[in-house]
Amino acid sequence: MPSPKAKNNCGRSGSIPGVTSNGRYEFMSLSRSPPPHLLQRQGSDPTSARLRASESPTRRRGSGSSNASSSSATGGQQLPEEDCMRLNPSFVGIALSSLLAIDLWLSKRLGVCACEDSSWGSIRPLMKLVEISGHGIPWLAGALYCLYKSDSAAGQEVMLNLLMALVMDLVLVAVVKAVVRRRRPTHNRMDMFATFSVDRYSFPSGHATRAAMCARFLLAHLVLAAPLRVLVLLWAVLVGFSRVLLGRHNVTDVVFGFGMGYCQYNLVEMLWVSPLGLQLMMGQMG
Ligand SMILES: CC(C)=CCC/C(C)=C/COP(=O)(O)O
Repeated sequence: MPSPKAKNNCGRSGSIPGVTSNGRYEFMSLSRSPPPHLLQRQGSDPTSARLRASESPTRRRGSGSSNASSSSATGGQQLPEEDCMRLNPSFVGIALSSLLAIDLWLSKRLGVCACEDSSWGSIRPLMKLVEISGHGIPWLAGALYCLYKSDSAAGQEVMLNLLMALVMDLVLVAVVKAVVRRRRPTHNRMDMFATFSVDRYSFPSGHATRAAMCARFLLAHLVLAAPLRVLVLLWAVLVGFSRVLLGRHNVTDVVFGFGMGYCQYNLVEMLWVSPLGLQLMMGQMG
């Protein structure tokens, strides 16, 4: 016997059963209006009227009176295969809510440097140093400085592309934050320096996207010695961890941020500006 929730989902997500004039069940799509004979029956049939009255307000608001006939018609019977497959979204929903609940719980437990009197509050200054190492301003300033100081065409090319990658990262993160609008954890103290207004939102972590993208950039173009490559990777991981320990982000913000930063580097490679391309661009502008 399907659970009330399952029946509800089946009804909401597609076809709804009704009883035809010859007494057989028929299915119709929610996107189409029910035939008039069914509308009339829903209004007059005392059983379906009783079921409608016992519906929860949410269900009544969400799916209209047609769901009442869904409950009465399926009652105890096996649902057609097509409708059973539509139960899946509710499981996906439950899985997602569980993941979010675990995320909130874990992030709160890991926010051990969220303030000075937290359990690991003594290492908060160290974590804030790590935070600064992944902040946009030192990275933009560093790339600009190296671009200015570089005397080889190859060096200038790499620095110019790093600069563009950093700007693109800021824009993409701002767009996703503005769309998703997930609030920062309640235990976060908003004492970060130089933030944009979208930085009151936490999904995804801008530090994590930058750390992942810059780490890939450094490994591909600048850092060749094996011990330094390990250090770059450790730094990126530490930046991610520090976001959760400081209470700035939930775990999922950082995990998504790492994934997004990793993919952003692919975009940087695709849009790579070569000296020739730059000359052509300059020529077209001049
Ligand atoms: C002002 C500039 C150039 C960058 C802002 C960098 C910043 C504060 C990002 C927020 O990072 P999280 O999303 O990880 O908290």
